[in-house]
Amino acid sequence: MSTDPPIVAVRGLVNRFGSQVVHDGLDLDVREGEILGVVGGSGSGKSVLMRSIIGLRTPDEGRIEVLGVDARSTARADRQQIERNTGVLFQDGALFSSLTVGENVEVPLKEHHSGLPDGLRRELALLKVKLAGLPADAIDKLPSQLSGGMRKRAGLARALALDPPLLFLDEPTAGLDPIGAAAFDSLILTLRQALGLTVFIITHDLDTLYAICDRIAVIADRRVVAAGPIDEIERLDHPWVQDYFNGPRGRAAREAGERAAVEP
Ligand SMILES: Nc1ncnc2c1ncn2[C@@H]1O[C@H](COP(=O)(O)OP(=O)(O)OP(=O)(O)O)[C@@H](O)[C@H]1O
Repeated sequence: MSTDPPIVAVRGLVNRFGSQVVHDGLDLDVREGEILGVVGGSGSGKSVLMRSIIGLRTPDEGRIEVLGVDARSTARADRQQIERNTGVLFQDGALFSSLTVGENVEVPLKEHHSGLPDGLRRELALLKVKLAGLPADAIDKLPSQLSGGMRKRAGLARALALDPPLLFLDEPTAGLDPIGAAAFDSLILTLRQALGLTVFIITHDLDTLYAICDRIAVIADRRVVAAGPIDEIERLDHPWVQDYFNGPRGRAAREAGERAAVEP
């Protein structure tokens, strides 16, 4: 087992909205180099957890460290350190609709590397567009001119703009057809391999969990009730886990995963 310190460590996280308690003493580690799938019922607090880790929400209690930096710190140097080292793909892509794909990818480059000459910045943007599996001519298109799958890839290109070691993906395959979703999953695997990324994925997609995740963290009852490899998680004696993994969709995804594992 790895003894390296986790790349993200969450301890005793508490998040409340008025009288609603979303997290109550939640602990989670994200290990360097892994693809961690985060699952849980609708409204269980997956997105609030991600927002707390990347500093978009200040939790009510608890400690979060991202690459050794206190995620609750408001010091400019700490914020920059976290922003430069994390890429985020939001559920809806969160692209600026009036900017082309290339201009979208250039936004973080302008913000964090303001001294880059225009030509070089555009070249870097093109590199990220291609890395995300888009054709080169997508760089001059507006988000509205792209398909849903291409918009996800454009969001991914922007998330990769600063070469972050840590990538957060919120429901990356939601809304994609099964072929598009499988292609996106294999892109994530390839990028992890090629760039040595650590990936935190919120997903409802059982195929993604079986195909690419090293470990799964289950959020239920306001905490992470279990985190481990999928074969451990699917045996967990918890009602939500049993419904999710051992219902008809879970069985189908498991069988597909087993078939993929034996096929050359
Ligand atoms: N800004 C907010 N103000 C009030 N309540 C909020 C806010 N953000 C989230 N919540 C509540 O916190 C709970 C957890 O929300 P969250 O978006 O993290 O769920 P989720 O697990 O990501 O759900 P889903 O799978 O449906 O996307 C929900 O009940 C939601 O209504």
